[in-house]
Amino acid sequence: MMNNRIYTADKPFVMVIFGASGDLTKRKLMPALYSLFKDNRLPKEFSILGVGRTVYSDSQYRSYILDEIKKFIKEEDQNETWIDAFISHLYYLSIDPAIESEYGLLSCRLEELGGEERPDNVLFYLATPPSLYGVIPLHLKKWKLNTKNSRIIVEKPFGYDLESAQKLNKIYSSVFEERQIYRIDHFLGKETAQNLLAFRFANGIFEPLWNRKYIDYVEVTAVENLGIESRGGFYETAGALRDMVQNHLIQLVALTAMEPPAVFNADNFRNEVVKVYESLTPLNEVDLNEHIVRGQYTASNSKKGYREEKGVNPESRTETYIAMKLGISNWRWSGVPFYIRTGKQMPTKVTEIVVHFKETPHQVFHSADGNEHPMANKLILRLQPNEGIVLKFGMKMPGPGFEIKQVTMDFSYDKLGGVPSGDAYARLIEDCILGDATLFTRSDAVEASWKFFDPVLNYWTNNADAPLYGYPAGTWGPLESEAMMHEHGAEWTNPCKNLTNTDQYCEL
Ligand SMILES: NC(=O)C1=CN([C@@H]2O[C@H](COP(=O)(O)OP(=O)(O)OC[C@H]3O[C@@H](n4cnc5c(N)ncnc54)[C@H](OP(=O)(O)O)[C@@H]3O)[C@@H](O)[C@H]2O)C=CC1
Ligand SMILES: O=C1O[C@H](COP(=O)(O)O)[C@@H](O)[C@H](O)[C@H]1O
Repeated sequence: MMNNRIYTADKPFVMVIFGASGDLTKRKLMPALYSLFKDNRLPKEFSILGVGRTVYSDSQYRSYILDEIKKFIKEEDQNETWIDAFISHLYYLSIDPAIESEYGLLSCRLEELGGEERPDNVLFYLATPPSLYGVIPLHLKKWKLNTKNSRIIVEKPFGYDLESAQKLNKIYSSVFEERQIYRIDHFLGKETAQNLLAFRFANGIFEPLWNRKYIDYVEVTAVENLGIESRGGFYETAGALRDMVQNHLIQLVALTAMEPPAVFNADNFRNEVVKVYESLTPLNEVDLNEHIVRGQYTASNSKKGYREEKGVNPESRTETYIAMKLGISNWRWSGVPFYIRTGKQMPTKVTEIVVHFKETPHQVFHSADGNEHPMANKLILRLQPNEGIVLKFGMKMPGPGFEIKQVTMDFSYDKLGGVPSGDAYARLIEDCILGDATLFTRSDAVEASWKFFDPVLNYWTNNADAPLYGYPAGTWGPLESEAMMHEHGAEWTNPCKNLTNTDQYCEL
């Protein structure tokens, strides 16, 4: 990966964060920057300039971040001296980023931070509501802040649908070259997502099995045990499809399904991702009706229902859960279903990919657990928590006869010293500082993904009565998502086995 990096850590560097008073900045960006600083992985000379409408002086902003950062960095990483040293690199400028004329102040502030002249090695991070994503780059251009070595990181969601994503891409390409644009998808920054590539492409033994001949179906799950917390306003305009599926989940499908790139660099890797998106089998009427299940959490025990959350319409039909069956029309994957699901307020937080291998063509043994056949092999790639890889296979039970029991062989990241404490944001910000765009989404990938999912959004818009199933907060989602799998003789790996009261599930 090092050869993909084009900037050195010696050049003075300024990072400008738009939306610096917001949730993402305090919870993710500042802790990530602190962790890079503490590990000596930031350029020697650097400044971080927060920008927002909230009025702070530099010192007020420093004390605000000082208070907040301590809540979000791990205890073992808290070190007063380092934190104080980090905070001394922070500055703040109070402007409204929506107003072009105010960028003159930004230009002056950058000049001040650069010493004699305006610095060129500048990274703009857009941590604002998405409504500003199309506005800020144009204002930067007006004030000639889009210099040759500047870069811009844009948060997700990049667009609201295909048309808006295309418009945004046009705006960005009128201001920056593609090499300067970093569309962030923090799932790709996760160590364990990257490990999926290592697992597949650094080992010879799995590749021959990694195709339609041996794989029966694949599950991709990214569920959470929290609700939408304070993000009601945002979530109402997004829903699970835009918040998780169009970006994170499809990215995991791509990592699982892609061909090995000839060389691991930004162009080759991202070419292979786009090929997967372009091979997704377009959804037809049957898929839209039967292979997509959307749900919304309802109040249960002490947990609020989605419609009771702050900032949410009490009659909202926004989905907080979605399960889908996807197909990939290419030689490797034709006929292999990919089942994906995500949801808020599930029983646990887990992100994992389960690859189900086909059964042996002829069974000569019986399963010890009463099944007619021993169960098929499964490979579980666990991205979080308990990061690791588990292979399930049949072994003979000790004693007489030939009863087969499924056993596991597992690797845990702990054995390699655990997943590094710097999280996905640290990894991605560092890559951007050094000019490596490999783990960021390219314009054609964003558009290819929206192109695939647009029919779902249109279908929901045009069919107001398309089912939206309620599921009690703290459960595994609508039962219909199980039924969808049964068509293939399959079931979700973490099914709601212990559910006794199915009356709680109803159509909304
Ligand atoms: N929070 C998270 O965990 C995640 C967030 N994201 C994305 O990151 C971006 C930022 O998220 P988050 O920090 O939660 O957002 P916030 O709602 O906290 O907004 C960030 C800041 O933007 C400024 N802002 C808000 N509305 C406007 C407006 N109308 N005009 C100008 N400035 C405005 C506010 O600062 P001020 O009032 O000072 O101008 C606010 O503090 C979003 O696009 C979100 O989708 C992505 C993944 C996770
Ligand atoms: O981007 C998002 O991701 C988080 C889940 O990310 P994770 O790294 O904690 O698994 C999700 O909660 C949020 O709604 C979404 O915007």
